[in-house]
Amino acid sequence: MHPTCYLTLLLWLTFDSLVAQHQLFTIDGVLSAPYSSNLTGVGDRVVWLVTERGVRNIWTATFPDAKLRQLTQQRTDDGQDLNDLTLSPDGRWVAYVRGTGKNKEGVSPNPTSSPTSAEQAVYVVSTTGTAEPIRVGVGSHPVWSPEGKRLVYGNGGQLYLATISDKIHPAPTRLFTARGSQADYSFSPDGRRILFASYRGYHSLIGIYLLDNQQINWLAAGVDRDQFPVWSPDGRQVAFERVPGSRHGELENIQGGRPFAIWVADVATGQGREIWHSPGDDGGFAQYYPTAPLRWTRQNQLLFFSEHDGWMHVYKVAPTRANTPVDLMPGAFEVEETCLSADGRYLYYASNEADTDRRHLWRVNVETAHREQLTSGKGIDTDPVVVGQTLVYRDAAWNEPTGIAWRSMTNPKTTALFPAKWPNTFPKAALTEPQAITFAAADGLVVHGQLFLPPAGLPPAGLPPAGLLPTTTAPKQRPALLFFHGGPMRQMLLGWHYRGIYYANAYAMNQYLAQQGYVVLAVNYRAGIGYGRAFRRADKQGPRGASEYQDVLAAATFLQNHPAVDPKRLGLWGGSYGGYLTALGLARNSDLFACGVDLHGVHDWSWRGNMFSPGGDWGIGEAETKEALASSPNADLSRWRSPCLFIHGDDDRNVAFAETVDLVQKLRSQHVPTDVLILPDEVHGFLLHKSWLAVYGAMDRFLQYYLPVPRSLGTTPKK
Ligand SMILES: CSCC[C@H](NC=O)C(=O)N[C@@H](CO)C(=O)O
Repeated sequence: MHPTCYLTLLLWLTFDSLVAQHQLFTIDGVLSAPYSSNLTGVGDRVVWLVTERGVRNIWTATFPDAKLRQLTQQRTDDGQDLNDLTLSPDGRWVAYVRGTGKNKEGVSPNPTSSPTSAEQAVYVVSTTGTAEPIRVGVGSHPVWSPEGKRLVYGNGGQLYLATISDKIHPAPTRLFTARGSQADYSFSPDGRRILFASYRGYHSLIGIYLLDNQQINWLAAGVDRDQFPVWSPDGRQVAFERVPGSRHGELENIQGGRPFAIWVADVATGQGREIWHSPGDDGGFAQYYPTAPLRWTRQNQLLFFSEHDGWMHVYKVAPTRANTPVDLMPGAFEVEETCLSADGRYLYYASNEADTDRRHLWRVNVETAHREQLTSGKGIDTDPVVVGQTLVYRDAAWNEPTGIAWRSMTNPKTTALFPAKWPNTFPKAALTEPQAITFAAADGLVVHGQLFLPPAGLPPAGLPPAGLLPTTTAPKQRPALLFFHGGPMRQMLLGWHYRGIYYANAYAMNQYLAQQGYVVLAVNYRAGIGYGRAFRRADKQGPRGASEYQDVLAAATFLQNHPAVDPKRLGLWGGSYGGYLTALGLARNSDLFACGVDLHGVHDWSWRGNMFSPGGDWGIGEAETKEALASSPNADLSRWRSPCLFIHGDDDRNVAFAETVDLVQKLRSQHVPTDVLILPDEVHGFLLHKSWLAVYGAMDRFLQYYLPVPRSLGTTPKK
């Protein structure tokens, strides 16, 4: 062999060993970093939840000293979620919920299949960090009294009251028994009354329970759904949101809209008056998506979320009389989580203004509507909390999962608070920065995506690095994967996702797949958020015509035209709504898509509309059944040829496990190659870290088998 060839071969083998080092980039490693969520604050203190390899613990910090402390000492991946963190007004206690609510059969998730079952219960833990958590009682959504010594929480639709000290004595008591299911509750400023919404089927009422004489007074009772009540600062009035009550046969459509109004009622008389109503059916999402859809500020202004100008914004309106709301942040962008300063003068918020596929923090002066940007750059900054003169927030980047950062309001310098360092197992240096891309669907709609390219230098699959051997053209040789988020009211971003472990892990897996040599495209298809109301409420979406499928096809064309991609080796993957689009692609276009991985997807909208729940959460009625089936993967099974890995927890409360059982049986009967990974007693968003490792491990092996990117020349892992 010519000496040059020997040299080339030597260089290639050296390079291949370097590539092999990338195998140190493991699924376990990319999922090993701590993930911070549930950030909240009071006074000079914040608390948040840290989930690290499934181990969930509560941390706290005080400012301005930024002193950190771990408050709980959980040490195992026990599959029991922690949620609803809330600090007592004096900062001495954190109340939180361990476990997840019961399903229709009255059972809480038990992903470890523990023979002693599982519960959802309220706990408190001292912020001194010196004591064990104290179990308060079965329930959720704890709310503190103004003096910080009492907690109200919900259990089975009724409200309970606990007195909190170093021990729970006397035992919690049911506050009262009322018809319906009580929710949206809060103490009055004087701590002597409980405001709540009573949900009663077609309608809901706003009530006030007087602790002194155990009496319930109802406010402005009508035939509508009154919800999200808030106290005026003096406790003499209540504001709430009113949407029309149900009509016979009316079905919930979480992607639809409904008109809504802002009302104010007088506590003493119970009389109410409308302050404003939306010009159209702009309500629904603006109430259930934000954490605080309605607020009454100390400056005596009502703040509420609405999409009526085409984007999710916060508006202010005076509570005194009918008047026109003022948009606090006019412009073509969306507002997400918010925090109001203690004096009510500033609203802090996360937005994608001027950076569509990221999130940064802003604040707006409620009086003047003057706004200023507080964070910028390549971060994914969300969930602002203001403690004194310090802004604390959740912060991620393209190569860092969500942690906690802070800045002083008098100094723009940002400081990372948690974690102090990333685990050595976390392959930060080997991550690839996703690129923002857009493409047009067949109907002209512009769709955003994030493109993950294998790290520079990683040789194209199975071939020596370009440049070492004379090649006339860079042959298209990489397999590519399209990822679809769930929801669908979601948006994947140019960095680690902030919306729970579910999406943080999805982003991590796309990093892993790129590292393995796949070109990966995360597709922000229509019906998602971030791009305005019209995009989110795109016509004929899902069960009404699957208009999103145009975006699937356009994304495939984008990849097929990419110089690094082998157009005949495209794969699909996604969860839930993303699983639906994965299955739809394989059913309709096995000619385009070589294989797919469907995590707990919906496969028959007509079945979901009839059997999962009335309308299937998408308002699928009798008249929509035919269209719903036609919009489903199950309508095109005769065309399905490509292999698919199906993954589902059999205690899924969001997408019935039956969807996967049915589809796999049907595909098997027509000899389509199917693999399944079933997680007994797991739910929709897998609660155990070990479940995620199993899911992604199975996915990795499946993709390597059907869309091989040889880890080294000539080897293809066995399935
Ligand atoms: C396709 S209908 C149900 C989809 C499901 N929505 C609610 O549970 C879903 O996509 N869930 C998660 C993702 O798992 C979400 O992001 O809401």
